[in-house]
Amino acid sequence: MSEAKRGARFELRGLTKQFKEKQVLKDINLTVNQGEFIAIVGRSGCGKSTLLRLIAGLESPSSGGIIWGDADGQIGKPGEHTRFLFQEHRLLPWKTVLDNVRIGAKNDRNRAAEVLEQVGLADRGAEWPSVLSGGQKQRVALARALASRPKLLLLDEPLGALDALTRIEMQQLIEWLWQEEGFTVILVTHDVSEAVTLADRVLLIEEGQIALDVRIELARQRERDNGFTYYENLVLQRVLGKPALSDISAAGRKVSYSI
Ligand SMILES: Nc1ncnc2c1ncn2[C@@H]1O[C@H](COP(=O)(O)OP(=O)(O)OP(=O)(O)O)[C@@H](O)[C@H]1O
Repeated sequence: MSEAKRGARFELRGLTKQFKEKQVLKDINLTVNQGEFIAIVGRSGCGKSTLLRLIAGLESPSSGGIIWGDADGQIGKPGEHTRFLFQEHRLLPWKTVLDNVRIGAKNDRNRAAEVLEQVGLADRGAEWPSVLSGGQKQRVALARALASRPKLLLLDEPLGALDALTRIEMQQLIEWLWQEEGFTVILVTHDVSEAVTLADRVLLIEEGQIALDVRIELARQRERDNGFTYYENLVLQRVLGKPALSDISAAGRKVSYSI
């Protein structure tokens, strides 16, 4: 890790969000520890993105709040140390790859080049985003997000549009960068396998509340073995109300489950 424990620590206290008469999140209480990797799963429309937007300060809670603090005491507004990555890369097409990353690096060319190297695209800086593959564009977006050394990375289905192999490569890259840099991650995903692969804790949101908060006690880098299946089933049983299927692919690997 480049600096000791840089991740954000924060507490959600009685967080509630209502859009007109619709109550989306009800009394959410959660402590997120420094450098923790948390995955949030749940059915479409259960409020996952709303929760991320509240944490990022892009929405205001109807009631309750967030208490920010790390080992050094309180830290500032979430926007100063938080970066978002979405399913769409949101790169500027009229800027080169390096210049896109420079935006995140507060114009520091050396830092932009450094983080571009970390995502394996050191030799592509002079090119336009349009000539890159979908996975490469998402790597650039990740580099831009990490260029300012955020304490908190919010990932809203960032791998949802990628093919299966590119997705696995991106998962490995995110895990490696997280281990190297020590930032805290909140990942929203529909893919329970992805959540169990990457997260220290998997949270399931149902009816506006945290219905499940499971600590994944598996060594990294995780294999899809019996232990992995146990956690996957734990989450899926709660969502589906019955044991998950036990499909085994031709290669003997469990298939990926989405909700
Ligand atoms: N700005 C808004 N105004 C009114 N309703 C909203 C607004 N933002 C979200 N909602 C509603 O809040 C609920 C939760 O939306 P949210 O996008 O957080 O769900 P989600 O779990 O992220 O869904 P998905 O998995 O489909 O992305 C939905 O019913 C949505 O229509």
